Amino acid sequence: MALIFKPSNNLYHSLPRNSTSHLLRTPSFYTPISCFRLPQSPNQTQSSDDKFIIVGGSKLSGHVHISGSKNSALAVLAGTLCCSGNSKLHNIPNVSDIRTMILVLESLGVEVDVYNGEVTVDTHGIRSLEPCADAVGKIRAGFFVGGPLLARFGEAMVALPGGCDIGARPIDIYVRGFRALGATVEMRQRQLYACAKNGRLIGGKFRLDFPSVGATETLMMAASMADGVTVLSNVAQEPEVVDLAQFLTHCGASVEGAGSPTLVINGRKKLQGPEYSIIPDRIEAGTFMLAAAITRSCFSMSPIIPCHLSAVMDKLSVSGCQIIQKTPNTLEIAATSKTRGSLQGFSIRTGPYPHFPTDLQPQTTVLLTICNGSNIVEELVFEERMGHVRELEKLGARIRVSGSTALVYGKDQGSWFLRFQCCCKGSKKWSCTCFGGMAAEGITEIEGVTHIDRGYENLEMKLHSLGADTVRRPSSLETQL
Ligand SMILES: CC(=O)N[C@H]1[C@@H](OP(=O)(O)OP(=O)(O)OC[C@H]2O[C@@H](n3ccc(=O)[nH]c3=O)[C@H](O)[C@@H]2O)O[C@H](CO)[C@@H](O)[C@@H]1O
Ligand SMILES: C=C(OP(=O)(O)O)C(=O)O
Repeated sequence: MALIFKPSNNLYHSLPRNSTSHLLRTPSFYTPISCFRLPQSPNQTQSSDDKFIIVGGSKLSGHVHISGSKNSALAVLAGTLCCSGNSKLHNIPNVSDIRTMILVLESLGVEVDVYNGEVTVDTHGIRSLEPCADAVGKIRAGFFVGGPLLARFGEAMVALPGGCDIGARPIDIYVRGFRALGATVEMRQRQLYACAKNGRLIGGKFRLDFPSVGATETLMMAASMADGVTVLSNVAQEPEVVDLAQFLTHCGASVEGAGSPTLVINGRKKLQGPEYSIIPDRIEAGTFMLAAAITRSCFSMSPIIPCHLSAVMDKLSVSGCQIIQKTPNTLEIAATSKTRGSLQGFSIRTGPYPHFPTDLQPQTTVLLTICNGSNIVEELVFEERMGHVRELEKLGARIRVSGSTALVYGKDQGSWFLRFQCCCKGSKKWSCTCFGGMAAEGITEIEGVTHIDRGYENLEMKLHSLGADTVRRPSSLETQL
């Protein structure tokens, strides 16, 4: 029987947090263990100069397949470093962040075999504890490998991570966590060097001052191979954290409390590589739900885990979209103007799970420009995640930003997408300008689609299969024109 979602009373509680963070600064000498040459990207057809050309106004219909979770897959790939023997991973999305993570692993001497969404990782040949700094510097998750390397080999030397440019994104919580497990940590030539006394981390108690996803995952992996019991409190409760805990449990680790604010981890000397399947990507699914609403369309999607999307489904229901659960892992979203009239606006405030996900904030901002009313978007996770607003303004949206808060004027307040030849340089990976283009009249060109390729698998092909008039214009073609 199909289930229809009704909005729930999801009140937001303010989060305790110490915002001031710092990096360690202890310069000293260090001879790199190794930094292997990066292999070529497996996907040679995508280039950073490619453009998306979007003809606005199409209605979407049909069904879209949701890929495996990028953020889970990144953490689990780091987790394979804990394991002896092969880890066989299913449902790994083919996105450029994953390809970069594979380069991080390969730079350590790990063998990675990729075939059709399946990735086999063999760590027996690890010959370096220093992942290639170039690769780590491209993604946030590159830094996660520090936890497993330190726990399994007693030492790690990891460059400062990259990732989306949405705030300072320090690593202070990771550093304090490593120290709580008995490691000495210092900065050497802009790399973090961590070393465990006598080669072994020791279980301890540590409270994160903010429930950082990456720090929770990194410390969980480290504690899984420490001597004794570790209690981590105020941890992140995101589904990706739970997925990593399940992966580690499949490896033989003892992790209790995943999905709650406290983790109790009983360290093991040895973990064995398992066969494991990554959860569906809730951010990709949420993005498509918002795309349905933005384009006033109706289509279904699977596989998804509906409870991972409660925060966004609540808001879409308030707005007037109808969300129907067709099967346990299939949802249909209907937002057609015929059945629903105008969509009602709503306000959002991002926060750690189960609050509204920051990774869906820009796409939601687009939706609010075509809803009724003026509505508030508060970004409470990253201090600089309003960069998309400038791009949306180029498309005709009316949005007033003050610090981490945006006042978004809806359609009845003069916000509307009207431009014909809009060129959105440097659009962020979260694709929101793409959806702005779909709601716009006329043609939108989006440059810098490399950011979209980082986190979305074949976004333009998926949109095209739903009926969107969207094409990728390769940079090679651009130069011929
Ligand atoms: C690869 C991956 O999984 N990326 C996700 C992960 O990023 P990531 O793990 O980097 O995000 P965090 O949860 O760590 O960041 C949340 C906040 O904590 C701060 N912070 C974090 C660590 C630290 O040591 N000190 C500190 O102050 C950050 O600057 C930020 O303001 O969670 C974010 C929040 O859901 C998502 O947007 C990212 O898509
Ligand atoms: C912020 C993101 O990724 P990362 O943490 O890898 O920069 C994201 O995927 O939206």
